Amino acid sequence: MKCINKSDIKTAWDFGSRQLRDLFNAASDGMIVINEMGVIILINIAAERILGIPVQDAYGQLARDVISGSRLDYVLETGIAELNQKQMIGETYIVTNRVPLRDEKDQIVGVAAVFREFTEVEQLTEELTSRNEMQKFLETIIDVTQDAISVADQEGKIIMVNQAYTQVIGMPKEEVVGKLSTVDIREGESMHLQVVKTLDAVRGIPLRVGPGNREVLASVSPIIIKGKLCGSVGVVHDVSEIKRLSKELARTRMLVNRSQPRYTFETMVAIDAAMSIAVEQSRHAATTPATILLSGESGTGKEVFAHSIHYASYRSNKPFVRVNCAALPETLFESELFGYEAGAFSGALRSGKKGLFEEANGGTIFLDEIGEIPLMVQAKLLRVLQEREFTKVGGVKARSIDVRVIAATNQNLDVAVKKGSFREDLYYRLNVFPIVIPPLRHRMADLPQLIVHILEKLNQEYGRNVTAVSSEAFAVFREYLWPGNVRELENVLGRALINMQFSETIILNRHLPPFFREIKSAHAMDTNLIHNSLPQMLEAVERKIIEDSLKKNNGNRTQTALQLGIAIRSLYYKMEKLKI
Ligand SMILES: Nc1ncnc2c1ncn2[C@@H]1O[C@H](COP(=O)(O)OP(=O)(O)OP(=O)(O)O)[C@@H](O)[C@H]1O
Repeated sequence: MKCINKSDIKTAWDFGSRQLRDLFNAASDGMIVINEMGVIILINIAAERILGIPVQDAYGQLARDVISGSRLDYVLETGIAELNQKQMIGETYIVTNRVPLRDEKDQIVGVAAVFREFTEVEQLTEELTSRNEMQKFLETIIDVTQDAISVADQEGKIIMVNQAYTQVIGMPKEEVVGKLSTVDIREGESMHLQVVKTLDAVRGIPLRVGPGNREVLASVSPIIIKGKLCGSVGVVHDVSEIKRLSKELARTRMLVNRSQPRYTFETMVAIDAAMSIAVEQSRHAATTPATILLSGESGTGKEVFAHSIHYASYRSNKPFVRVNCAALPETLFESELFGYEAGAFSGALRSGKKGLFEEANGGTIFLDEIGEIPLMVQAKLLRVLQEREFTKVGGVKARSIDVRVIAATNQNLDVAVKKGSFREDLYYRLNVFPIVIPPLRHRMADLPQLIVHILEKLNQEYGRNVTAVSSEAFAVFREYLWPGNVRELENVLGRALINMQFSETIILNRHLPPFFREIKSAHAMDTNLIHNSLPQMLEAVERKIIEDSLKKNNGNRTQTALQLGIAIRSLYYKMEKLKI
């Protein structure tokens, strides 16, 4: 340290009054002034406190010797003020202004620094601002990802969801953020709540969410920072989308690997006498080349029959092509079924396109929901059935084809013929070998075996080990009229699985979906109804269930649809149909 004789140095106090000194010392900001040689000539008490340098020791010392990292000399040299600078002095973080002092001739005669500690509050404010920026940054990233993400705090309250998430659940952000994570769950348990309790991540848990009762698989992990639980982050996958894709994949596989049967008579459940008749007829029909018309309510297993017939026929090594006539847009019907020639219409492929009949050549084509086929296409189909030939769209050349047609319908085609929406000649051509598949309520002897069969399938799908239905729950199954047949049975069992803990293996009453549990009381209705036709009885039951639920929910339709486990659109449709 360079020693300067203190008596040679004039401190600022030598130029000012005692009052001026008191004033400086009363200031809460630290103040230091150096002269043109870099020697400290003023240092107040606040500076002593902030920098931890005793005032008396500092006077007469070179600033750079006393204050490590001081930039006062630099300002002295450059004459450029430094304002609002953050700086570490020893262990202290300060914000400082350094300004050169000039005399009347504009010569630099010293530098003054005024500084204060950069307090925790200020640091926090600064951190918070950058944290907010970081949060915005992360939110933007999360928002553009396709995965549906939700983040909850350590109490299981939702603090962030992205756009994909709101789309899957069908609820706006505002209805979810800030609420407990059970807010969007319709069936199943909140995995956020479970994970913040157990701290164990979970994967692929089936749940139903949002007003549309969407089926999703949820995976949630705890967020642990420095050993402390901060919350949890979850991703949900829309199962309906996964199901659609796997169906699509299965269809593609079927087309590629045509000898792989999905359903056969051997795996089909058919214990009930009503069902055995249909199976016997089908086994027989399989051995003939005849066109087959399967009729039965929706979900009775028409596709199961069509597959089984195909795989029991001599065509089993050839393609099986399913066409859902209700799903094909009217404008594309003809070209999808029969294909088109090159340049048949604008937007057509240059090479032309094979139709589904050609795809099925040598095998079987399954025309599901045949009642939906447009009249214009019906004439062309009739020609295939009669002449075994067809013409592509935009073509003139007749092509011969060898395809067995299995058609299916859940409508009464007699009525459609009378109404004029279905050609009579086509109806007779299709109706060569009619097979009626009984609805589930008429083959209750199949129920136990069907439950076992479906549970095996669901256990595999969901990685569960549910083995049976309790006798109490089974009684509800038996009483129910099953308007949706085997597909509905699958749906009810699937939803029961969602409501079960992993350790539970038996389906109890409380696991059943709410609409289903209440069915018992709905059935205890007017016994006079039994004298009506089946559709009338079904309508009456449906009306009663909807009316009761509406009453219970004070006419709130969204709530009613939720309780009944149907989409709101479907509720409106039913109310209109049933004139409620
Ligand atoms: N006898 C059965 N044995 C085992 N599973 C069956 C049986 N019948 C139907 N199923 C199951 O029920 C569901 C519905 O069957 P399917 O799709 O064949 O019905 P569908 O009558 O063709 O329905 P839709 O008229 O709505 O097209 C399928 O998942 C199928 O696996």
